[in-house]
Amino acid sequence: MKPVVLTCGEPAGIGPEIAARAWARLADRVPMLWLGDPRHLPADCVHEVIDDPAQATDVSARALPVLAHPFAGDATPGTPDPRNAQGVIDVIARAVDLVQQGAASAICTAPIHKKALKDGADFAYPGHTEYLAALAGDVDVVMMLASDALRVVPATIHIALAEVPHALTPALLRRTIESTHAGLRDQFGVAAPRIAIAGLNPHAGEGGAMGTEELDWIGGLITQMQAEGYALTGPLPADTMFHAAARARYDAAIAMYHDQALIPIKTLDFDRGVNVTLGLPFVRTSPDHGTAFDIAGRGIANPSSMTHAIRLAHDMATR
Ligand SMILES: NC(=O)c1ccc[n+]([C@@H]2O[C@H](COP(=O)([O-])OP(=O)(O)OC[C@H]3O[C@@H](n4cnc5c(N)ncnc54)[C@H](O)[C@@H]3O)[C@@H](O)[C@H]2O)c1
Ligand SMILES: N[C@H](C(=O)O)[C@H](O)COP(=O)(O)O
Repeated sequence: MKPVVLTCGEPAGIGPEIAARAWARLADRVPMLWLGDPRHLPADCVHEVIDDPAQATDVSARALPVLAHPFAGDATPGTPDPRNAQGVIDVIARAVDLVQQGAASAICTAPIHKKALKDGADFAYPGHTEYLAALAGDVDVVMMLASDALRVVPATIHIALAEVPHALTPALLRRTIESTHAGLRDQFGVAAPRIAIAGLNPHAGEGGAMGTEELDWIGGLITQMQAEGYALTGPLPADTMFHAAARARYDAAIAMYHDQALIPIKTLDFDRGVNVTLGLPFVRTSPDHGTAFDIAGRGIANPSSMTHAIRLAHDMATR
């Protein structure tokens, strides 16, 4: 069985420590390998440097297999070293190569610090999602945050709130609905996906009194796609579509912007939420949190989301 490749993420963040602890929880079930500089792992991490990904499955049961990727700088918890920025980026690209060569089954990315990559290496992308889409050949992707409690997809992600109304177009929302529907069916085994769609404005525009996008085009697109066979509801007032009874009526929710999606899932299930990129030609997951510089290196970071992300990557890749 091929290993899940874990990218090291920002070495100054909690990525290395949660990877080490996630391995300890999964060693008997999920083969994995960690791609990074072994110097950045916690001192107590039981690990073994390998020189071929093929060795990972055997080693993974007794130690965290490490495929070394030397970095220029050490890892000072909470303080990213600009000399490491390019290495963080290169590790992501190398992980994609491994999965596309068939040497790994899936990718689970540890958190990156977007500003550190921009400052240190002029990283041209707002996050993993956009970078991975480019590496995969500029494919259309959506970012889903998934847990047992909720699956939610923001139609727009890493852009300023002021840019959202302009970025939201019928073509984008259609693509997001189509990708979410396909992902639920093909990656999550939902035979007849039900998708709830949030309005953009408060109270979904209140009949046009608080914005008109819902009347101008969102409602019409939903009606059109319902006629094409999609099981959609909306546009719904976002503040009443995430409580338990509302969530029981759909398999995934589509929100209009980043925080409209991520606040409910990180509130409901921060420790088990998993970031899944749908639309890539390979499986990629990530924990639902970031680099947590404020607690990095103290051994108190919760490895639960990372653990769920690795397990989901393995389960999706071996479905
Ligand atoms: N997938 C990713 O690469 C990813 C995801 C989210 C944020 N980020 C990036 O991380 C950086 C910091 O982002 P942020 O401060 O908004 O969010 P964050 O998730 O890093 O931290 C927010 C708060 O949650 C706490 N926290 C986060 N993960 C935790 C864990 N596993 N256990 C215990 N506490 C935890 C932190 O200590 C902090 O107080 C930013 O550059 C952001 O873009 C990256
Ligand atoms: N938007 C996600 C979150 O807040 O959890 C996170 O930044 C994911 O971004 P990536 O594209 O780097 O996975």
